[in-house]
Amino acid sequence: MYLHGTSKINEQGHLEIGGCDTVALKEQYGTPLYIMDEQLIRQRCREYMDAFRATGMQFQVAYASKAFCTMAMCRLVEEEGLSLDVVSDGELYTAMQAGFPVERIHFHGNNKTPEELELALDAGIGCFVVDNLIELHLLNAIAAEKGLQPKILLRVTPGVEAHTHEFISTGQEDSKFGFDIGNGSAYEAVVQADQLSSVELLGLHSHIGSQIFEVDGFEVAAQRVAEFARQLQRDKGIYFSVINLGGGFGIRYTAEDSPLQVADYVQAIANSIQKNFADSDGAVPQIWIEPGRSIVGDAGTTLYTVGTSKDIPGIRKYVSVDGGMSDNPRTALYDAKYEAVIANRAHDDSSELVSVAGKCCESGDMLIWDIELAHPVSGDLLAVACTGAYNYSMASNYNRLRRPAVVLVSEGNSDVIVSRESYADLVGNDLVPARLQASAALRS
Ligand SMILES: Cc1ncc(COP(=O)(O)O)c(C=O)c1O
Ligand SMILES: N[C@@H](CCCC[NH3+])C(=O)O
Repeated sequence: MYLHGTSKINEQGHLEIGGCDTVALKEQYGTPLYIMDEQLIRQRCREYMDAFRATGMQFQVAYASKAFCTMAMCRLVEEEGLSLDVVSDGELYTAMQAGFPVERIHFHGNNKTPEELELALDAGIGCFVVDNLIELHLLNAIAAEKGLQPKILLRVTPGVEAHTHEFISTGQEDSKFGFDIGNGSAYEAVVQADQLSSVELLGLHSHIGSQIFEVDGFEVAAQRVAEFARQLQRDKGIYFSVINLGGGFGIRYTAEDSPLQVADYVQAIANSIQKNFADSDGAVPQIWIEPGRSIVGDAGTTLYTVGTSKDIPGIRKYVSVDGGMSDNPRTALYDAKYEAVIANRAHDDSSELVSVAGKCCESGDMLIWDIELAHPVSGDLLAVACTGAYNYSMASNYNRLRRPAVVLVSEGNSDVIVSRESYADLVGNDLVPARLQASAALRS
């Protein structure tokens, strides 16, 4: 397995992350366990910030909190000077509870409710990324009632298909997100937004997809957005001060993935904005981006305990662990690929081909199809790498499994940043109507 960040194999042959032996982490916190490498998260944040500073342009890097949203993560991102992108009242609430400066938060989403708009307005949100006309007019009306004028970007779909899984690509015309440039709806939205008195139109937003390895998709998106901006400048005298090119920068899950360095993505984006806006009358707009996966993805490792196995001769050997699609649904959803290693013992190169299954009552509950592992046996620890993004944040209680704890590790210290759910948590919101309580009492 590729060793990300501070991960290493120590003298006892155990996997160590952030100076913490994973065998000790299991003893202290149990499994399944999400382990987050603080140093690597900070490093990624700094790579983005430093790369943008080097361009000399005005910018904001907003961490897309959907990838991994907890109060401690919001604190880390705040300390590193990034902004934050949220898509729901829950993410906004988490950030506010963590004391994240609300003026550095951008609110996304294709169906923000009136209550969410109010919550964000009352809190003094930095910017709304408006997705559709219903939202635009609703926001304008609520803001007018409150005597406010929130800053907005309009989300446009530039008609770019990024080379990624179709369920995670969003910049093409047939998408539930945003105003399409090609069919004129983006033009109409800008004209309408410009006439509304209770919103302040800053610019445009485009997000073409996720887990993208090339820069050409971003370059084409920048070019189309710039052409569109020029058209509005020419026709209506409307000038945009912000262009947000979204997130989507890919990471290395397995050897098949070949992401660019953060600095290369940033440089390409900055160049294409500079190049495409060079001939506009106004100043070159600020660039905003929203990376999620590339900030936390490779900083996360999930630790499982191996339980049973089932060998079907000539077909496949299933090795089951104590988690599964409930803590990581990405394999089932996107056919995602992962690398893993036996973390609790030294081993040589001798291995066998197995498939790692979860414990949910679902045939599709697989974490890794076909991986060479060092003869896993019951009680072994299995570490799956690169689970920092869209794992904890997409976890569920399917089969009433309790969501795992999350620990943040750094320089030999480990801190729980999300407690393991308890049985009490599982039934905490359950209510039994009085008539059922009576019959239960009768039976007992
Ligand atoms: C609008 C928007 N911004 C940012 C992101 C973050 O993407 P990623 O985690 O791939 O960087 C997403 C998710 O794809 C998104 O939909
Ligand atoms: N959840 C997806 C990415 C979606 C990004 C949000 N638009 C994943 O795990 O890859």
